Amino acid sequence: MPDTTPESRVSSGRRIGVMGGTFDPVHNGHLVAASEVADRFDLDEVIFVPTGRPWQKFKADAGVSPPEDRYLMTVIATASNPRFSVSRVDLDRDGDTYTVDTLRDLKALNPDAQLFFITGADALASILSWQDWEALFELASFVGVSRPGYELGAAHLERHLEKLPPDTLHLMEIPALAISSTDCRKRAEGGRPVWYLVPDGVVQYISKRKLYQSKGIL
Ligand SMILES: Nc1ncnc2c1ncn2[C@@H]1O[C@H](COP(=O)(O)OP(=O)(O)OP(=O)(O)O)[C@@H](O)[C@H]1O
Ligand SMILES: O=C(O)c1ccc[n+]([C@@H]2O[C@H](COP(=O)([O-])O)[C@@H](O)[C@H]2O)c1
Repeated sequence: MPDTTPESRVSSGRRIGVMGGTFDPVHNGHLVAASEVADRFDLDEVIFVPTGRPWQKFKADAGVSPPEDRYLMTVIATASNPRFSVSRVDLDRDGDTYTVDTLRDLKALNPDAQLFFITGADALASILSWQDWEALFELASFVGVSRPGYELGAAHLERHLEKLPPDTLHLMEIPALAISSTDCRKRAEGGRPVWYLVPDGVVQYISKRKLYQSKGIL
C-alpha cells in the first residue's frame, strides 16, 4: 500500500478528497472541513458527493429534500473554490447510497488518483454500520475531522485496525463550527436566519425554492 501520510507526497497520481453528505442543506461546517483537509493533505481537488438515497436517514424516518435541490445547493456553495467540485455519482445510481459504491465509481473515473474520504466525528463513529465497511479502507484513506458535540476517536475501530491497510485512517482537529443541517432546517422553518451558517447563495436558493420554511427566512 502507498504511504498516504501528507508528509509523503510521492504518488504521481492526483490526490482527491471525497466529501460525502446529504447536504440538506450544505453549510459552512462542510466547507471548512473540506478546505482544512485539502490543505493538510495537499489535495488537488475535493469532490463533494451529495447522497442519492441516504438509507440510514430514511430508516430513522428523517425526511430529505429532493436530490436535485441538494445537488444545486452544493454546486452553488462550492462554485467559487477552484479546488472544489460536485459529483452526481450517488444521485445517478438507483437504490440506497453506499459509500463503497461511491468510492468504486470515483476510482473508476480517476484510476490513478489516491482518494481521501472525509467524515465528521459523528459519521466516523458509525462507520462499522456502513455497507461492506471493510472494503472501504481498500479504496480510500479516511480522514475523520472534529465536530462540536462529538468525540473524535477510533477506539471502535481499534480491534479492526490491524486488518486494515496501514496509514488508512487519520484524525484531524479543525476549527469548531457548531452548525448542522438539522439546525439550519429548523431555523428556516421557524423564520430564523441561516445567514452566515450557509453560503449566501444557499440562503437565497432556500428562499427561492421555499425549502424547509413555513415563515420565510429573508
Ligand atoms: N459542523 C461540522 N463540522 C465537521 N464535520 C461536519 C459538520 N457538519 C457535518 N459534518 C460532516 O459532514 C458530512 C456530511 O454531513 P451531513 O450532510 O449529514 O450534515 P449534517 O449537518 O450532519 O446533517 P443533519 O443535521 O441533517 O444530520 C458528515 O461526515 C458529517 O459528519
Ligand atoms: O455506506 C453506507 O452504508 C453509509 C451509511 C451512512 C452514511 N454513509 C455516507 O456517509 C456520508 C454522510 O452521510 P449522512 O447520512 O450523515 O449525510 C455520506 O457520504 C453517506 O453516503 C454511508
